[in-house]
Amino acid sequence: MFVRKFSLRDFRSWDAVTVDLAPGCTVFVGRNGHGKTNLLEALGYLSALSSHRVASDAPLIRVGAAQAYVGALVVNQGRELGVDVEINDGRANRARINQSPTGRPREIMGILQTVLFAPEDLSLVRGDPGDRRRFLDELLTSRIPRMAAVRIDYDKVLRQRSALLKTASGALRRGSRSSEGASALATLDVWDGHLAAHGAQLLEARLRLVHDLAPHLVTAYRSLAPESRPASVRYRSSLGDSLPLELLDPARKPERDDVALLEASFLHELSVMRSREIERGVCLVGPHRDDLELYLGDQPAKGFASHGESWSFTLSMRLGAFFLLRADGGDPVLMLDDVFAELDGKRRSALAEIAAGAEQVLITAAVPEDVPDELSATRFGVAAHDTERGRISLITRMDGPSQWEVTDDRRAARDGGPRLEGP
Ligand SMILES: Nc1ncnc2c1ncn2[C@@H]1O[C@H](COP(=O)(O)OP(=O)(O)OP(=O)(O)O)[C@@H](O)[C@H]1O
Repeated sequence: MFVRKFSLRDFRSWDAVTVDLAPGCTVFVGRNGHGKTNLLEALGYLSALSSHRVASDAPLIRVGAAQAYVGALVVNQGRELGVDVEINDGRANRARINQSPTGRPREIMGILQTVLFAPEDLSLVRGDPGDRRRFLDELLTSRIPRMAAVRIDYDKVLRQRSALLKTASGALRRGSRSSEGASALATLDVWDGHLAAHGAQLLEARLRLVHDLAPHLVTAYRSLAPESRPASVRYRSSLGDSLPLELLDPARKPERDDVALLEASFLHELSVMRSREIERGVCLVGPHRDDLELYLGDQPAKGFASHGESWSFTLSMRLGAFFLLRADGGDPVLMLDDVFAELDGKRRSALAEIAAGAEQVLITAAVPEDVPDELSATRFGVAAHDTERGRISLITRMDGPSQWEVTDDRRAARDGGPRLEGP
């Protein structure tokens, strides 16, 4: 898969631009803060409908603009599809495939598959469980787009059940036998059932994912850091003793009736934890409390891994995702944001070798020397300029082949924005 062309309008520091790309390696070079990451973030958004840097859409819209636009022409096994999304502040986003509006934006997920590695990823090793859950769920959705709906349904039920627990807990604390508290308790059973049903589906999908991902991750770590202790991962579930331990073994092949077993375990753990949940007023059981544990040898990577080992581990998680999507028959665009400057010579070469095997790799670097020579690349310069429209990023072709055109689309922007002509 590769992006043949992409267009941005009013996305972060970008006013309006269209860039033609080719398969192989493309490097965006520019000084810190000039807009390189914004380009990769835009493509990542088109792929996952979320940013790797912010939880809400508002910061993605250029200051002073009402909406942002990201579009791309994606070539997958010779077939070209146009996909674009309009990001609106305070209103629903709108997406199109080949210029036809989709019912829901998430219908475009899966058309462009990307794997992005960015400096923020260090939080995968050092950060909270939420960062690792997000990693798993994003990969899950990239692999199986319908999992986005399962996740949304689970979150809805979780919010509803959490509100009930809070009400019941408040009533208990006040010592009142209010009708509100009593009705919250009475409906809890129903919501336990919904939570277990949706949660078991999500949990089964995550366990299957970890089983499939683990070998790729382990291999990627070994090739990046052959002298280090071996990397391994293990899913940690909040279902406690209610869950048969062997289900968490990444080496165990998931089975078809696991969902039913997980749902039964889920319901059992909810009954075990019921009084503690009511006491605390929070939902303590479910995939929203789980974690992906990372190990180097026998030690947890968090707290024990050196800076270099942490970088290698996070990179291996992303590369593992890349290899997994490829093994599934996909061919994601690999995006490496400012990564080479952090790696020693050996790890740079190992990564360059892996990157050279991808159909398309997009790399950002502050200086061209950061990118290994073996990635003979088309290069674009990115620089921000102060204009009457504010500080705007511009792109220029450097030493790449002359057929790849860059267009500054300011005129098109005035006429309604850059548009991909579609196939
Ligand atoms: N919504 C927005 N509107 C306008 N400008 C924005 C917006 N969001 C971010 N920017 C600007 O984008 C710039 C940062 O761009 P980006 O993160 O792509 O930099 P970079 O070239 O990757 O830098 P580094 O090499 O330091 O990672 C900053 O100058 C920031 O002010």
